[in-house]
Amino acid sequence: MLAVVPPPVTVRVPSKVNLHLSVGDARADGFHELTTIFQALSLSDEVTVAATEEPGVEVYGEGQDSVPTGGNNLAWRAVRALAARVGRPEDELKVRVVLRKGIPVAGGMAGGSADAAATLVGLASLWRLELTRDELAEVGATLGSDVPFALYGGTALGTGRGEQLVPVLARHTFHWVLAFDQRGLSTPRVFGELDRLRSAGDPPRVGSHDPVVEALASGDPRQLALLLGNDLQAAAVSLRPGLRRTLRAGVSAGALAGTVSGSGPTCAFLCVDAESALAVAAELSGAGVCRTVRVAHGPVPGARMVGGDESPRPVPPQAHA
Ligand SMILES: C[C@@](CO)(OP(=O)(O)O)[C@H](O)COP(=O)(O)OP(=O)(O)OC[C@H]1O[C@@H](n2ccc(N)nc2=O)[C@H](O)[C@@H]1O
Ligand SMILES: Nc1ncnc2c1ncn2[C@@H]1O[C@H](COP(=O)(O)OP(=O)(O)O)[C@@H](O)[C@H]1O
Repeated sequence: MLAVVPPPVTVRVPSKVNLHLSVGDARADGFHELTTIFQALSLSDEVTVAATEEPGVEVYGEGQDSVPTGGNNLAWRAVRALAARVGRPEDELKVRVVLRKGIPVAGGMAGGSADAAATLVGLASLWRLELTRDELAEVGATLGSDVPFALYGGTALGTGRGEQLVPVLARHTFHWVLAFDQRGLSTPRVFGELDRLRSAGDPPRVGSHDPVVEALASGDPRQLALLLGNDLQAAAVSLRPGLRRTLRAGVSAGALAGTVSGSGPTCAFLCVDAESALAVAAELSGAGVCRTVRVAHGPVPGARMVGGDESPRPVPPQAHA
């Protein structure tokens, strides 16, 4: 009799930008209370999970050399967390995870969280688990604050440490230009810098998120552009002063407004339409203020399988000896 090995599963998963990010005080567990509005963007990673006799993680693409391939990789942590959730023993984790990265590493666009979310979706299919997206999000929240959002995508209001989500209506598609910096920024370091700036003075804070919700419902990028705001921006700029120049250059190139995404250092520029985004991207890439420029649109759906219409392929028994 032939053993049946399930075919590999490939999942595409979006990046995110924070349209609004209000940071409260540090909690006893070291996390800060957040109110944020996430939007999932078409800039994405692709993650393939496959049954194998040689478990591990492979990384290709954007920033591949700065992504760990061992037990610290968020995708591998997702494998272990899902196995624990469904009671699979650790020594039976015969899974290979291949990451094709388009999302900048340590860029404030939740690339590691995206890979964890994609791995959960891919493995749930590979192992034929009957878990809902809400159940996967519960597992995901133990891995990182941004993982649940990468599972749902769209546009959402996040509270708590960003893991408690409510969908937000966004009419039409918004068009973005993303400026990647030379190097990443560490998220805990940026939160620490904000604490330091706040203890030394009182940096301005973003207001209520209500007007942002209204602008999203109107679908008018000009209205939304006036409201982009991020409490972490001052901290990211304090650690990486060159970002000031990048933000100015995007607006000079014709964007409606720019913001640091999450903890940075990626800068996200909102444009009036797709054509304008291409023109802004072309001008910004010649301005010498960043490493790479990409265009993207949002909102897009969360982690979802691509292809996946193959049926399980039989393999000779010795492959599983
Ligand atoms: C800042 C945000 C905004 O969306 O995005 P990124 O810039 O990382 O993409 C997120 O809150 C990041 O989420 P994520 O990258 O998943 O962070 P986690 O792994 O949960 O936390 C990493 C570290 O960041 C700090 N942290 C994170 C979230 C939070 N609400 N308060 C914090 O103080 C803590 O020091 C924590 O140990
Ligand atoms: N699959 C992964 N992809 C990217 N980074 C990862 C991954 N797994 C672990 N990391 C680590 O997580 C850190 C944060 O990466 P990332 O999620 O891309 O950034 P951010 O938190 O700024 O959105 C990186 O510096 C890297 O060392």
